[in-house]
Amino acid sequence: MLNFQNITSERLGSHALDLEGALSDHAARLEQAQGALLDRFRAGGDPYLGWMDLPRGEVLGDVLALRDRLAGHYDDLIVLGIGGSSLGGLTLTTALQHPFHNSLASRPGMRVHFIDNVDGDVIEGLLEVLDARRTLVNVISKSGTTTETMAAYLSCKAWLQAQVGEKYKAQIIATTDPQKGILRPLAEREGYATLPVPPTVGGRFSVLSAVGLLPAALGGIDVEALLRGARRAMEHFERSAAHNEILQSALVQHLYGEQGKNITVFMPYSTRLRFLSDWYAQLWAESLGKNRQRDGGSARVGTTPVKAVGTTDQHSQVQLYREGPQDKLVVFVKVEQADRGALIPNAEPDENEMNYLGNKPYQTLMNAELHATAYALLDAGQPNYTISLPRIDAEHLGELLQFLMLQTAVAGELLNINAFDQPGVELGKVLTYALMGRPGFDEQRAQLEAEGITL
Ligand SMILES: O=P(O)(O)OC[C@H]1O[C@H](O)[C@H](O)[C@@H](O)[C@@H]1O
Repeated sequence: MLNFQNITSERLGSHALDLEGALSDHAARLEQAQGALLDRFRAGGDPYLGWMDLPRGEVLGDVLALRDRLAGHYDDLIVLGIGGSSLGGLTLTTALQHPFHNSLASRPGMRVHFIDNVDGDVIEGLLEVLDARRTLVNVISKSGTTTETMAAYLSCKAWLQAQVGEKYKAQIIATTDPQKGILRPLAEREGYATLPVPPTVGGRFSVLSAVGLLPAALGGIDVEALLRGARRAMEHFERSAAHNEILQSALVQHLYGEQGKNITVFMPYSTRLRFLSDWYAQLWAESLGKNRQRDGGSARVGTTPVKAVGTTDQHSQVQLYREGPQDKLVVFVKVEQADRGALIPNAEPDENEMNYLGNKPYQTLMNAELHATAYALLDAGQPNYTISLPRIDAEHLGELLQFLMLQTAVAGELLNINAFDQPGVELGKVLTYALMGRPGFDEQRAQLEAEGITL
């Protein structure tokens, strides 16, 4: 079970947020936000809330059937995707697979590689070292049109065709919209196995759809446990505000945002959760960074997420947080128990200044540094709160992911915006098409050239 701890202190002075007081002042608003989301979800057919139904695992049977058919026949999986089509799977496999296993024998699943950029050196470098006969490719795109993903698809398809001939069709799986986009008809024409990205599930909310579940399942992760944990977060979300840490943490984020804490630092104290920060940055930025049009006026809203990892980024970012502008809220993620219980060895006699570390669990040091940093930031007037999870396993990670998606949705309600669209990303795509000479974008290309912007 996750728990949320809002550490506050008189050292925050006027910034201090008394959670009890805030909850009593804002309970009605919070429960209105909760009710609005639950009512829309329960009514069914909402164009944006399909992600709240994912913990039920409607696609699980198809994912497991594909895994069972393919497992053992392949050693490597290349996932082609970007944004929400990549970050969820990357978070799951980094957190839940063995961090360094290379030998197949000691690993239940495939090695999973992510191509999430048009970096030709990386794409060709990966293809150079993999055995095409033993490699699967999962091309993932909700829209089925994303330039970066489709370019990488063309490279992987050509590579497979050159190495395995017509068998390439059995080694490519497409995860995409059931009807729309280029990828769906292409996959059907080629005879690829396909899985759906439900139209009512946005990319940044799709980690518990086939988008994240298939790479995780092929990587040997217990996807049923992932969904079990996500269901626990959904049950948690039904509680009243006084017992609902999803609502409470959304309120803390909202109120500090209103105080002018315009930066949200997301800092899990775990190397295995480092890509959770990347996933959260997209979830938070794309959901809440909006130009709100209300009552004839407009307002640009949303706090800026900063990706961080503890303890590592104590040594890169904390100087700014301690002495720089007091415009930050830091969200820590604490892992109570490590998987292995690794101990720091005792120091040698001539290393006695390190005796204080001897024979202590690494996790004790990790969490001592989290608490030390949390209080050092409070001392600097930077508020923070901590989400704790008992350990990093599929069930608790599934719960945390759904917790953060629900928290973001509530934050969107409190900001009175649509947290589920991303109109702001379209212009960049159109201008890319123009610069790359895609037919139908000549006017935009001329506009760019008039501005002196050419390739
Ligand atoms: O899954 P796709 O349709 O390929 O989209 C991949 C990503 O790119 C889009 O531009 C959006 O900003 C993201 O929300 C999305 O996750």
